[in-house]
Amino acid sequence: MPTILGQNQYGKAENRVVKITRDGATHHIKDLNVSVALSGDMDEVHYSGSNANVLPTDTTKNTVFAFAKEYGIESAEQFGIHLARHFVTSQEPIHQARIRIEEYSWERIETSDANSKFIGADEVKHSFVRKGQETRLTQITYDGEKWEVVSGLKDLVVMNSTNSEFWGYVKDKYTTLQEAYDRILATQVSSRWRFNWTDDEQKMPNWEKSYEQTRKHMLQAFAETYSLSLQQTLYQMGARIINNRSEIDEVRFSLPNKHHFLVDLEPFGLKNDNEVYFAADRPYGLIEATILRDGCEARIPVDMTNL
Ligand SMILES: O=c1[nH]c(=O)c2[nH]c(=O)[nH]c2[nH]1
Repeated sequence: MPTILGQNQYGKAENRVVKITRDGATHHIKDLNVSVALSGDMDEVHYSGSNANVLPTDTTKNTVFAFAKEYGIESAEQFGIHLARHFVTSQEPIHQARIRIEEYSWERIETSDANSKFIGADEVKHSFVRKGQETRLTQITYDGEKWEVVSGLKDLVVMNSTNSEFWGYVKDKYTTLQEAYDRILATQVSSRWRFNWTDDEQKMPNWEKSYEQTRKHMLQAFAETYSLSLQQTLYQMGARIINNRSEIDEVRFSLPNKHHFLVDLEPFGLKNDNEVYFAADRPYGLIEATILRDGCEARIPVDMTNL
């Protein structure tokens, strides 16, 4: 045969599952976008069209919804682990499952004082507003023996309105950038972190707490670093996570530098005293790096946008 089949995988992508847990009148929402990718003994379906080893993608979709009911959704990671284990252990031809999940968070809507007296509560227990902030992400990979859990977030937009400088850089004949001693530093954080948990038998991290704490350390490092470059801030954000979260060995960031340029107001006879900026959307500097626990291997792909 002049051709052979290379890497392949299949499954149902972007299953949008919303699970409401009703604790009396108080409701809880988990809102996920779950993508299933399976691989294993799939040569024949490609070569001859025999579907004997193929669990339909439609079944993988149904499994996502059935598991939401049967096991609930404690965390995206826990849910993904359940699914990955199910596909690999219940189907002989399937050797690896990769589950990717995006999670959208919802916040309770606070009620007005007058109404809370009326309903006897501080907040409505079943009304939510979707958080305009980040999307939480996770990817679970299971080959029947070892687990790899990489979680993260995207679209977390942050800004420091001072405590950022950029100067002392290389200047060649094309350099026009003015040195900045007090600039805005803003970025839209995309980050992935790899857990060192690999084995079913060991104790699993508390996924919900781990996410909250990792996000907190990341944001605190952004706020508390007096920045001489976005690269330095990035490193501090990653180092803070590695130093405080023993369950994480590797963190990767992709940080667009959302440039804010001072507007020249001289033509209008006005002085711009670091007050009025043009927020450019493109082009943007793109600063990317991995921060590792000393002695650990880098496994998060350099181009992590699809992860
Ligand atoms: O924080 C920065 N890092 C750079 O590498 C860079 N390059 C640039 O033009 N502005 C900035 N800012």
